Amino acid sequence: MATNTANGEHQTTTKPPPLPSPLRFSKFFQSNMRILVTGGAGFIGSHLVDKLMENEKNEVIVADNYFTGSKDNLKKWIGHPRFELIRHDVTEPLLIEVDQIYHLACPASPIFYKYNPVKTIKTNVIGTLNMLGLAKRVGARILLTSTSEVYGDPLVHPQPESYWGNVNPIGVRSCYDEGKRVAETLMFDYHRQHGIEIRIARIFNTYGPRMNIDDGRVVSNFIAQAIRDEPLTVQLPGTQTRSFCYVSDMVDGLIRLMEGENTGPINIGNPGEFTMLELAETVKELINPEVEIKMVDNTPDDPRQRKPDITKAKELLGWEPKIKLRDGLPLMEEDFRHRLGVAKKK
Ligand SMILES: NC(=O)c1ccc[n+]([C@@H]2O[C@H](COP(=O)([O-])OP(=O)(O)OC[C@H]3O[C@@H](n4cnc5c(N)ncnc54)[C@H](O)[C@@H]3O)[C@@H](O)[C@H]2O)c1
Ligand SMILES: O=c1ccn([C@@H]2O[C@H](COP(=O)(O)OP(=O)(O)O[C@H]3OC[C@@H](O)[C@H](O)[C@H]3O)[C@@H](O)[C@H]2O)c(=O)[nH]1
Repeated sequence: MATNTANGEHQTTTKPPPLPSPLRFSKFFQSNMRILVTGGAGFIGSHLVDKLMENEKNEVIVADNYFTGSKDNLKKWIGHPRFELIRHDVTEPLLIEVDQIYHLACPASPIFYKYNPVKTIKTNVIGTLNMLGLAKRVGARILLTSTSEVYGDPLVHPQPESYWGNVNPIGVRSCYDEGKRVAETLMFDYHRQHGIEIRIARIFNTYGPRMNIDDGRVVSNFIAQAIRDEPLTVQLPGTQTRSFCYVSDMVDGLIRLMEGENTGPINIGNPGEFTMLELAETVKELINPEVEIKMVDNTPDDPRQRKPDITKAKELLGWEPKIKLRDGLPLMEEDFRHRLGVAKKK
């Protein structure tokens, strides 16, 4: 039975998890682990699929509506006997037999989640309800990719999982911030009420190859701008901080959480904290020393600081990030140059 230490108290449920299909108990049935990845055509999801497919005991099913993801991210698996790709919007129920659910379906870039806020909160609330209903029906373990945004504009720094956050309930980011908070609430309510095996990851800013080049997030923006010889657009005040985790470290953390015995929530991120000006200077130094840095306006409710306390990830998952920002950025530059067809200047 999974245990959790949410907010410092033990909230282990007394309810047993629902039984999976009787076929799973057949001593002759050599089954694969059937894993659903919602949002698997996206940035983190497609890297997660790559890692899961390395294990020949895994069958992976991706459900994605391609709002921000792309089949291109999964092209090497399409047609593989252990892989299936379904065009599906998680705001509609999904009836399939699976053993694990990695629930990543949600636009992550603020530009995209603010584009249709009602759809974003539907995806987070109704989408998570549908996935929890599926988990209950088939007896699957379910992992939610929550976010550091549940801490809002944090007044506690760095952020431990016991911090309840400082979130605007009616702002332009609330569709995402509050949507993810409700998703976490639903996860714990299904855990306590129905014994569902849940895992909650609070993901901090993640970067790497396959990010949408023009999705508006800071690392993808700065790298694309540096490659295109465009000014790096630092949004005011420029002293706000973020902590950046390379995607392969993130995927390793998610799998350890799913395979472990702790419900979370557990922060998964790199505690290396930088201001946006420091990030711009690093991109300039590593990718294009000639590029300008330009200060531009910011958007409402932008958090002023963010840094994960990863004590729980270290102690409960035996996980910590390995790739430093200065080592990860060139890997992302290589991917962007390839996709943009812009070679590095000699
Ligand atoms: N990348 C980060 O820095 C970061 C940080 C914190 C949390 N997260 C979370 O991790 C998950 C993946 O993020 P990402 O960076 O890969 O983003 P992404 O936008 O690349 O991937 C999200 C995927 O979900 C799909 N999707 C969106 N709405 C859907 C819906 N209603 N039905 C089905 N599919 C839908 C998109 O098409 C896309 O493939 C998200 O839940 C996000 O909130 C990401
Ligand atoms: O071009 C840019 C873009 C962004 N920024 C700044 O960079 C910082 C990070 O902004 P991003 O849009 O990359 O990402 P955010 O930190 O707002 O959200 C990110 O982390 C939390 C996750 O849940 C979200 O999915 C992810 O997008 C902000 O302070 C923003 O103002 C710039 O300075 N220039």
